[in-house]
Amino acid sequence: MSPAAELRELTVLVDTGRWRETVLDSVCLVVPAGLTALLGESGCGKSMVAAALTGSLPSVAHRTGEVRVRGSVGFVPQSGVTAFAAERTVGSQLDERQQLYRGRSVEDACKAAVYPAETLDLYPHQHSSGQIQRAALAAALLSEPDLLVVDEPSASLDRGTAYEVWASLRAYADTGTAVLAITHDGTLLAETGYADAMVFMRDGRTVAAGSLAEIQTRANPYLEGFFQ
Ligand SMILES: Nc1ncnc2c1ncn2[C@@H]1O[C@H](COP(=O)(O)OP(=O)(O)OP(=O)(O)O)[C@@H](O)[C@H]1O
Repeated sequence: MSPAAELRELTVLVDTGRWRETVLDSVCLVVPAGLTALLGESGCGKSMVAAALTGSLPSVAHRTGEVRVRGSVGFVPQSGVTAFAAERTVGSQLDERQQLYRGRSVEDACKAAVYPAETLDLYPHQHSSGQIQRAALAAALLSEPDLLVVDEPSASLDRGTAYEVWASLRAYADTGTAVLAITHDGTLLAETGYADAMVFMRDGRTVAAGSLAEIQTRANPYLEGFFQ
């Protein structure tokens, strides 16, 4: 079966008029069914990869190369608050999306995203960053996308909740879908073994890819830094 998503020689040049930089440089990436983790130092282009896969590259970005996506795509942005309109409660927006997609129930999506039902009546800005990130995950899970792209799903969470969210992503991948999760948390991935594949980026390029076991056999200080 063809992969859920694929980038072939994707190059993205950002040109704002005052600033011009190649932020992705001939990136090749395959996202099959299962859980793929995308790691790399800050600013190396991980969110740009997410933007390319979700069709949301900024207007200042000029793209060459191929982006192939098979089926529907769900996206959980790095800042969960941007997944919601500001003036309505999270609960009303989840209800609205549920009626639109008629996929899983709001209750089920919230449970899978480890989002507490007690905060459904709050407006997006009244949530903590960890809460709104999980609400955004619940929103994305409602449509049961074939490809789920999640940007830093556990960055604002305590350790225990981070494990729960990653377990949910693992469970979603186990339903036969593809999950691409951007993260800095190599230690959690090493402890849990949740990722089927790990892809590492540096300076706009992919520099390594493989299973956890394959990555950990490489004597490479850049890669080792993510597991300390
Ligand atoms: N909307 C945008 N317009 C112009 N440049 C952008 C935009 N978003 C990101 N960039 C630039 O693209 C480059 C890659 O940024 P990106 O957000 O993809 O990095 P990242 O690896 O996700 O970093 P982090 O781990 O800190 O989130 C950076 O130089 C950044 O300044």
